[in-house]
Amino acid sequence: MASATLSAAAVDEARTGPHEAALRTLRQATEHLGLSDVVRQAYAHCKREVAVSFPVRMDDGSSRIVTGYRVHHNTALGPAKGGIRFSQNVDIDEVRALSMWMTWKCALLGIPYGGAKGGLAINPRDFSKAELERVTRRYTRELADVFGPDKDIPAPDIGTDQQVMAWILDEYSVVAGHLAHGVVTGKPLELGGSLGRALATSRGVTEIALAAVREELGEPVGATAIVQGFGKVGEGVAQLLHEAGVRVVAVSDEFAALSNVDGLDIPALQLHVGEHGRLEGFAGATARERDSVLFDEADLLVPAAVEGVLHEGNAHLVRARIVVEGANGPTTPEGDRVLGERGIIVVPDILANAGGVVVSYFEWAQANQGYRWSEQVVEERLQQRMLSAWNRVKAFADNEDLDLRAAATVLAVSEVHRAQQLREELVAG
Ligand SMILES: NC(=O)C1=CN([C@@H]2O[C@H](COP(=O)(O)OP(=O)(O)OC[C@H]3O[C@@H](n4cnc5c(N)ncnc54)[C@H](OP(=O)(O)O)[C@@H]3O)[C@@H](O)[C@H]2O)C=CC1
Ligand SMILES: O=C(O)CCC(=O)C(=O)O
Repeated sequence: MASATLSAAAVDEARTGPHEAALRTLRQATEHLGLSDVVRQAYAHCKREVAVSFPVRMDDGSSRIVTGYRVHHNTALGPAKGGIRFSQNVDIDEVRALSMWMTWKCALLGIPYGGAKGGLAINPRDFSKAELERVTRRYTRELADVFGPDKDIPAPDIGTDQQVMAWILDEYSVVAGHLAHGVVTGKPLELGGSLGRALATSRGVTEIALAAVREELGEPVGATAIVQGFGKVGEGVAQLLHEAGVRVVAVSDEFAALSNVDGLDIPALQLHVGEHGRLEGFAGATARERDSVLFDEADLLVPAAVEGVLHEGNAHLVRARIVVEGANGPTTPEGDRVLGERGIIVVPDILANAGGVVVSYFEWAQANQGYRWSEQVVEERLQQRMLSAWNRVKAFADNEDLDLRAAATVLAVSEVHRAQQLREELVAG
């Protein structure tokens, strides 16, 4: 059996930062479009980067210094949009990459937003609810000039949720002097959130995964899937694939992995996670070493956790036929190359996981209209946007002989560049 041990070179490669990965894809896209080096450089840089550092009072009376960021990559198409992540791994390199991917994602889906991302370098598990509230409110105050319904609209990401969005909404509204519903998305329904937002990213990933299976392998009922990550995105993907008749044969979270070749009982697993907060201890499955399930045989592999999990050191072990990126940046450029050479199709993040920002846009539009859409309307409009983006990217990839990531990025960069040129011409030389 192949070994998952990494060579020294592969370990180095696996550490290729997400920003470097984003820059390489950008270079490929600008070269394909014949854009000048000045233009490439314009999109390689972020428009605005804010770093903040502040003390937070802990429940025991001590203080901790917390560091965070908010980055706007490009705002040619509209206000900066993107999630806020609370994770120990947050650094400026990661946030830059994530903000650039937001620019391309919004452009690809035809949403009038630019790209942003933010985060705090904390492990939210180390903080009580009251401490998290103080951290979030202080971060919001530090960025009160940066955020705004027409300027920069945060949303949930790793380690954040609707409650964090509610605190941002409240703190921002206090500073602004009025209730600003449009300043965040992914907020609770009671505060103007949208029906369908909680499952939107997972629903979009599932639509794209089913479309990819239909295109490449045939009818999805009875197909098999592995889902990495069982958080806001991964759990919903497992649920919706299961509901669509796909056998989810393995799942993992930060601490454990579970598999069952006959298909996991996802509703029972959801009840278990609801009760215990983690996958560990679920009875109806085999407990596995966490990352080993990535290399099980399946039709679909959906990495829906963190960056860089598929890389040069392990991509040769993947036995899935289609990888659908629920997470942002789960595949490094070298991992991508290895998967491509092996004929494994990779559906890129900026297409596959765009359902979240699509429904965030619907939420923002509803807040601005002061009128709530039904869940059915939200879901139909989401499905229509996702499938039309999938068809567009697939046709372009086939016509231009590009892989799906290159095709999606070329389409997105050309969209942004057209707007950028109309607003402010970028001249080479
Ligand atoms: N939320 C959204 O709307 C969107 C999210 N995304 C992207 O999707 C990804 C997941 O985000 P989201 O679901 O919101 O985040 P959550 O914090 O809700 O969930 C993250 C999940 O990943 C698990 N995890 C962390 N590290 C690993 C690991 N090494 N192996 C396996 N599982 C791991 C966590 O496990 P544990 O709970 O045990 O720590 C948790 O189950 C991120 O890349 C995010 O940027 C993209 C578009 C929109
Ligand atoms: O819903 C949003 O606005 C942003 C979601 C996000 O951060 C992402 O798509 O990576």
